[in-house]
Amino acid sequence: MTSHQQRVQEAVHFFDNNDTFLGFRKLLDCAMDTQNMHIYQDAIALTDWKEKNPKEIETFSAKAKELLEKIAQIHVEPHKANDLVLQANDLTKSYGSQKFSLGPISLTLSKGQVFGLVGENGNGKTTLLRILAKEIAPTNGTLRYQFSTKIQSDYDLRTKLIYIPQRTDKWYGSLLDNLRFVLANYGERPEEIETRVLLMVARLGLWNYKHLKWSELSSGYKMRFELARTLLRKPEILLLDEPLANLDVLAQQIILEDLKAICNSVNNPIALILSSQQLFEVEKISDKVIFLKNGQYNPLTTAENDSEKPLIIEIDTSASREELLSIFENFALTKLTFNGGVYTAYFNAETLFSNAIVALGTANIQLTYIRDISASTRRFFVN
Ligand SMILES: Nc1ncnc2c1ncn2[C@@H]1O[C@H](COP(=O)(O)OP(=O)(O)OP(=O)(O)O)[C@@H](O)[C@H]1O
Repeated sequence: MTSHQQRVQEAVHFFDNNDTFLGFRKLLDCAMDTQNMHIYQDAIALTDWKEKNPKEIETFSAKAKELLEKIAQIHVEPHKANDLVLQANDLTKSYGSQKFSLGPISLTLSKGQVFGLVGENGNGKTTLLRILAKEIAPTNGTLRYQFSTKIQSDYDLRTKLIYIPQRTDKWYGSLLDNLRFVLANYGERPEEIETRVLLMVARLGLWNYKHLKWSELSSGYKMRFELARTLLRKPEILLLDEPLANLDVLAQQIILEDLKAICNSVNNPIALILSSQQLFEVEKISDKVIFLKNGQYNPLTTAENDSEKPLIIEIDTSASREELLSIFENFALTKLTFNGGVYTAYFNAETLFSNAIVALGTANIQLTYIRDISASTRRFFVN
């Protein structure tokens, strides 16, 4: 089975389990990968039908699965794996007389990879993104890009390497007209412009907003519009500064999942770095988390497996410190801290999370939340 067929299978599976919302977004990803205008038109027609018949879930599911069968028949040539696009060596940056200094930072980024850039306010996230985007020059260090086609002008570079800042400019006219304009300017075949734009609108959840103007969109939808506008130009590196700002938790999760899926396209993968203060959400979808503190870099792979690492658990409970100490009496508990909201318990590396859960469950205390943060970037924030 090819990787394209596997992605199609996943989408079918979501429909089989009645997760139609997610399944449909996966269907649109697979449709997009085909680059086949008949499939695009079918997916657009299905989006329109779904919006007009929101209650007919069974019929919608059947129609979606029928289209997925068609999509699976189309050959999608996979992009070559580990395609390195960016290599940064010993980047540093200082601003005149300011105390702040960034780096040295070295990193390599390949297509399809997602890096999360986390840190509290003023720790250098925007500075790093702007250096990587070639918006500002580093004080020291080197940057190398390797795009699929030769870069002959600044315009070429701005198509392949796209930076979306926290605050974006106002635009005029409708969302749809603005997207049509992007592709018209970009030299896309006129007969394909409408189809490509409408599929992107569908994929980014903008279908019911396509006739709205800038002032009529919420900030979350303005960000989605910026993404649509950017993705139509098929970037190879995408740098997003705080795309989650102003979004509620559910909307954050959805946009992150969407970004991950879009960047993992079978034939057109994108390298993505996004900055955020939402650690849990970002590390869930990141291949690597870059943690910046006072401009200093701490690389962490989320799959990191260090047997020496202590077990660290966050616990939200109405139980007292004494009760918790007594529950963990026979555990190798090295530290128990309270930040006024949640407790953080530190155990030696041999302690199993499952044993801690059993002890808390057996004690029958009120618990609203428990999380193993041993491998999470969050552990750097709780100290
Ligand atoms: N153009 C500039 N001139 C002088 N100092 C700057 C400039 N841009 C940023 N700084 C300083 O560099 C430091 C890092 O800022 P930066 O915006 O990169 O951090 P950040 O992690 O993105 O923060 P935030 O989340 O608040 O945007 C801050 O102390 C900031 O005041």
